[in-house]
Amino acid sequence: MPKFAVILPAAGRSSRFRDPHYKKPFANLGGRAVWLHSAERFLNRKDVKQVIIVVSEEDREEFGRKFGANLAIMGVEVCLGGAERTDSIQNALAKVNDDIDFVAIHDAARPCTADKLVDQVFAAAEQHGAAILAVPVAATLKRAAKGQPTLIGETVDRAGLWEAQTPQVFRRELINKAYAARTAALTDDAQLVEKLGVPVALVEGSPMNLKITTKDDLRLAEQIVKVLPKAKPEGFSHPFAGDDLWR
Ligand SMILES: Nc1ccn([C@@H]2O[C@H](COP(=O)(O)OP(=O)(O)OP(=O)(O)O)[C@@H](O)[C@H]2O)c(=O)n1
Ligand SMILES: C[C@](O)(CO)[C@H](O)COP(=O)(O)O
Repeated sequence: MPKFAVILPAAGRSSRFRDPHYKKPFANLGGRAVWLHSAERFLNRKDVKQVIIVVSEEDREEFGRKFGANLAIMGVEVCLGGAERTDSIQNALAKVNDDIDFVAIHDAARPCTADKLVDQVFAAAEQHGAAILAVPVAATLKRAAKGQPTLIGETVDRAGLWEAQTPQVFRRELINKAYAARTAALTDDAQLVEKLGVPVALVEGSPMNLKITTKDDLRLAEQIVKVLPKAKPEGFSHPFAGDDLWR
């Protein structure tokens, strides 16, 4: 069975979440922190041999204080993030064990990923070497006019357009090669592999696999987790430390 490592980037500034007290990976979602839901989608899997969560320097102490015991029980490693998402991923890649075959990178802010989607994107990565979850664009897309952000400049043809999600899954050597060639901060990891000229498979995800960016997304996620089958790891439960996690 191929061995997978999972990297959970949770070191962003959550600026669009607009909460003065805590960042979105640590928000209360149905009684547990968002990042815990995201981690639990992988902790029960027999093919996942390593899980690394990436937190910012400013969050590290509080995170360790609140979750240190549980991280130890779950065997989740903690890595320090960087200024950009790609910096955070690069730091975590350096901690991936040598016997790992594939690396799955999954936003800690995506807590509602169904197990079957993880199965499908993992299988696609095994087949193609690189695969991501994504959803076909269903809406009509408009690009704002230059210098006039609230006026339509053009309608963008949505044919063939997909909205990328995570997990984004790559053969370990491939993602390491892509990051070694990195020259800029990019918003997802597949772009780096695309730049190598390596095809990346698109696996249809779900709008329910949403990324929590704003408070409205958290409200939607609260409804989704009610219907999402639990993937709780054995012998682990972490009562949410109230909504004062980061107060
Ligand atoms: N330097 C960064 C930036 C982002 N992330 C993580 O990457 C995921 C997706 O990023 P995004 O949704 O943009 O999170 P933020 O950067 O925190 O959001 P914002 O742009 O609103 O500040 C999140 O889990 C975030 O914590 C990270 O680990 N390190
Ligand atoms: C990786 C990602 O979730 C795919 O859509 C997205 O690019 C993350 O972007 P963000 O600006 O860091 O949220």
